[in-house]
Amino acid sequence: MPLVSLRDVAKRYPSPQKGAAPIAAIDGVDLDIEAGDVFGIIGYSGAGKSTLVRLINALEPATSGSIVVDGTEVTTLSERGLRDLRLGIGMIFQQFNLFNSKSVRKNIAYPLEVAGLHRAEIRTRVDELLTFVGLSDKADNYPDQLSGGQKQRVGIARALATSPRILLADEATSALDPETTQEVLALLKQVNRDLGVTIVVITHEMEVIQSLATKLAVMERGKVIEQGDVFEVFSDPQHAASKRFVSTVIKGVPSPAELAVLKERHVGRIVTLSFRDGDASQAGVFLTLAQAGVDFELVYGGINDIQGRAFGHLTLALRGDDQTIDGALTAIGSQATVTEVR
Ligand SMILES: Nc1ncnc2c1ncn2[C@@H]1O[C@H](COP(=O)(O)OP(=O)(O)OP(=O)(O)O)[C@@H](O)[C@H]1O
Repeated sequence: MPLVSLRDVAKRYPSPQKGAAPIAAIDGVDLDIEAGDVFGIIGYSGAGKSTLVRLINALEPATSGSIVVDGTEVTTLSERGLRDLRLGIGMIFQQFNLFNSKSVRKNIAYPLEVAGLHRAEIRTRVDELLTFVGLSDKADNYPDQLSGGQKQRVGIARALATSPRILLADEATSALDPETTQEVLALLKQVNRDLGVTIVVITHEMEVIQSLATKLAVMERGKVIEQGDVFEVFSDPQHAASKRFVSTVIKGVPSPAELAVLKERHVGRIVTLSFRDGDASQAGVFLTLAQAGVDFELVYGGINDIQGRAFGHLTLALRGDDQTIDGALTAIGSQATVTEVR
């Protein structure tokens, strides 16, 4: 059974304009997040990502549909049940949301104090968490004395204090520079791998999905328009918006403008071949072309690695008679996806 399961979930807000139709922030979403996943949710601003997170941790009620978290139907929970549910879900935020008047130790201790643990237990647990996030030497510092990356480490320690099964990260690295982002992502990977915590990452940055997530859902206007394994979606995105996101991180796919330039600059038919690991070898493709007597030139390309699996896109200019080229492309078509620029 998935750890988080949404079925036909909708969330509508009243429109600010009197008499206008309500805003469908979430519109018929089905989503399954398995225990142990690092599940990325990507979409442009206003797509509904933050609303989805607020529904999963029941900070707001859904308008309709079913939301099951860790075996419990969230939409019918009492206040007491909601409090218990939220104890099992940690959250980290873009702006860290730390208490500036409390020390690092006190910030991390806060959820444990709320949960009513004894002082000695709290001390032991906080020490453990400080070691885990690598901030033991900063225990008595205040948030203002920390870098952005250190603040987010405190945020992560605080979110993990009550040993939640799920960690929701809402744009958790968006306020950090690229190097610090990588450090925080590495820590989140450790949280997933070493502590077995399921992580839901909300982001508008494809780099975050690429380096952290194992699954992803792409959102647009309140709907999930595509979801699946990160490798599958990155190597063969189906929807226009997914293609745009993927193109921000994936090497080797020429943009329409670049294709126009290639077509002008090179004689012959311009064809992009897309491979995934196991599908085909480049050598096999080149051999097929050579054996058919098609003259070819590599004009654009790149190989990508997603979690140890490779896929690539090669754009070739092909010269020869059309029938011979068509025959060679049909043969290659069984090993790679062939897209021709007309
Ligand atoms: N409390 C609210 N009242 C009215 N409309 C809301 C409310 N919260 C969100 N919305 C609307 O719902 C839609 C989705 O918003 P949401 O914040 O979930 O998107 P998002 O993908 O998280 O965007 P961002 O990355 O900018 O935060 C938007 O049109 C937004 O204006």
